[in-house]
Amino acid sequence: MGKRLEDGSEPLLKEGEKEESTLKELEEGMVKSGGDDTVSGGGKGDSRDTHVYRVSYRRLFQLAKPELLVLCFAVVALFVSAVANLALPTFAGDVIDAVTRHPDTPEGKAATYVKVNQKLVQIVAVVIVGSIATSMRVYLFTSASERVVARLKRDLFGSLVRQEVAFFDVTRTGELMSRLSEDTQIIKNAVTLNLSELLRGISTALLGLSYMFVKSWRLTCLTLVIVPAVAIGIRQYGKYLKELSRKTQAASAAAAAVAEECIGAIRTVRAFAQEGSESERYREKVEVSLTLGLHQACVGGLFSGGMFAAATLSLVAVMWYGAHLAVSGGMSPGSLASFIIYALTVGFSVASLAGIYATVMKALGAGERVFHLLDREPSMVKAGSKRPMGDEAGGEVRLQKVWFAYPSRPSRWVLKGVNLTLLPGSKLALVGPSGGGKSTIANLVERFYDPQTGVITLDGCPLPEISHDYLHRQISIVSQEPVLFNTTIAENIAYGSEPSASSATAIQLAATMANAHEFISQFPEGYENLVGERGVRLSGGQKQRIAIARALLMSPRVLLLDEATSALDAESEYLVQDAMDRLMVGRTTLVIAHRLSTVQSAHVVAVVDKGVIVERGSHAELLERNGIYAGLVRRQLQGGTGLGGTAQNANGGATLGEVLETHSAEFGVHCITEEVPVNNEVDDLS
Ligand SMILES: Nc1ncnc2c1ncn2[C@@H]1O[C@H](COP(=O)(O)OP(=O)(O)OP(=O)(O)O)[C@@H](O)[C@H]1O
Repeated sequence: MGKRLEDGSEPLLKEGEKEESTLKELEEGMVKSGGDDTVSGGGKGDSRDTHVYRVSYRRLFQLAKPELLVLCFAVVALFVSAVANLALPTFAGDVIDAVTRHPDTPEGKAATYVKVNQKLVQIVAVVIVGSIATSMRVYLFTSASERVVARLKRDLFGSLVRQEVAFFDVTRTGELMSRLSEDTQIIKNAVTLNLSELLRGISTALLGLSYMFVKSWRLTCLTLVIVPAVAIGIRQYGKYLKELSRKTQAASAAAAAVAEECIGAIRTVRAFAQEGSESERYREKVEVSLTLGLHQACVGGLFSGGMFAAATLSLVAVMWYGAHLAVSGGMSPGSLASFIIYALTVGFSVASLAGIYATVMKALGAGERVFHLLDREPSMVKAGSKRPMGDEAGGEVRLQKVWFAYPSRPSRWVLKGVNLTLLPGSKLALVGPSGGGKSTIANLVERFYDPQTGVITLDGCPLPEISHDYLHRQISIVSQEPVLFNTTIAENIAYGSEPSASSATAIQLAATMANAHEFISQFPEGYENLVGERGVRLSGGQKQRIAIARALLMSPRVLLLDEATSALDAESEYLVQDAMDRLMVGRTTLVIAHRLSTVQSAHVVAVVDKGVIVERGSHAELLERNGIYAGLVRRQLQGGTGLGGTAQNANGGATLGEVLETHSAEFGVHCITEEVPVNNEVDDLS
């Protein structure tokens, strides 16, 4: 049996006897020639992001399925308006025939006036019906398209926020914003408004053609001679546009990403006077989409000109042959006039169909990107439904043989066979050089990522089996730079808590315990004060205390604390530390420690370097063992500060981690690899 800790509790470290050999096995089995930290095939790259995602027309138009009923009414309105519009040339032809072919007598003229008036009344009636139908058509299609885009945006956003954290490590925010705004807009236009135009164009063209056949089948055949050429032109143009649209949208997303990044970091940009170079970077990206846009404009212009020439030339042929027919008596002048109007109408409809086809092609390009995201399944194992902790105190966290590489850098192991156990209600402090893997351990316990091998359990249950909501109510993280939302202080404190647990009194109590009530009360609107984007209107210490109040209200069993390395003033640091101490009472706490006072009060201190726990034990035990940690503390003592002092005080502003890093050669930290016989220490403890 190993020792018990000084406070009488069981030691928190329960490393297996075989830690060293297991580590070696894993190293041998998983690490290839690329050096100690390289992984062969351990990570999950997102290969799906690289290939082109194909989308069919059907998939695009299925977006409008929930609006089917509205669209049916819209289609009826559309046919009514199309018929009304197409009836007009016939009436016009009748009027022309009436005035050109009447007997030249007073009775004949009177009869013609009556006939013309009757026709005009009919025309007005048709116009009224047509106008009402047109209004209905526009309203119904537009409202349906607004609903389609709103639903698409909601679904897309829902899919985005469900993606695993690693996805956001490799995807730029600006690009996602561009998908949400620009691409959805393009799709919206295609699926409903264009559907309206498409149906209108087709129905007008077909009805117009029928009228034309009735008037003269010979002239109609002549008109149709150009159709194959036009169809080929439209098809080629559509293909070109689809490809171009994909490129243009990608370029515009890249520009949006630069803008987002720069505006998000405007203080850094200002501090380094980089406004000019950032503008230049943005200009370059915009230039790419401009070039593509200009290409599109050029080809679009040529296409429109070609279409106009084809339509006009066919009309010239129609006029020539129509005049011949009218002169030879094969056709009345009125019929010829109506025929020409029909031919023009059909021509316009076909031209509009070409435009619609182009927009649909663009939408297919945009759809490829949107549906790719919409259909993307998070690569992490879906959370289960277990709720391991009952009402009784629990909160044991265990990491067993955890090997981990970030998916965005799958070739490099960040954690190499880490074993850690945090008993319920205990405090474990992680210390070590920067980049050693301390935050990574916290990220894994929070289940932002899953380890490639090994298992992390909460009260004996592997994290992936635990209900997502439950897990994140039991485990809270308070980071160095807490992120607040651009809303009121009260809402920020209540973020994530059950509405029933976040009454104004509960929020105030949590804020008081977090030493935040006083400064909040000094704001003009108190708890209703807005904090600004990412909490920009608050100081660092204030933000931390709001985050602590948030965690207090949440009342998790397990706390992950990342102590701030940034120097707060003495008063602020005292307030934050005091609030943190209160927050930790009775909870299992994993703290990434930067202060000596924190490590002193921890049940166990673990020194993490290059992904390995190189030393562990209580502060007192580690001092007694006279190893790396003891060397660090000795160094600090030589610096003239007592054990109660902070690392910052003792080392002229350096944090504990920095001290370790600075003196690591001296303490042998960097020389210590997985092969260090940590088992001896484990034996001592267990
Ligand atoms: N999201 C990420 N994607 C890829 N690599 C990462 C990511 N986050 C951290 N790393 C890498 O993982 C290693 C461990 O980082 P980690 O943040 O855990 O170190 P740390 O010990 O907490 O350092 P510090 O004390 O400076 O915060 C580093 O090499 C870092 O570059």
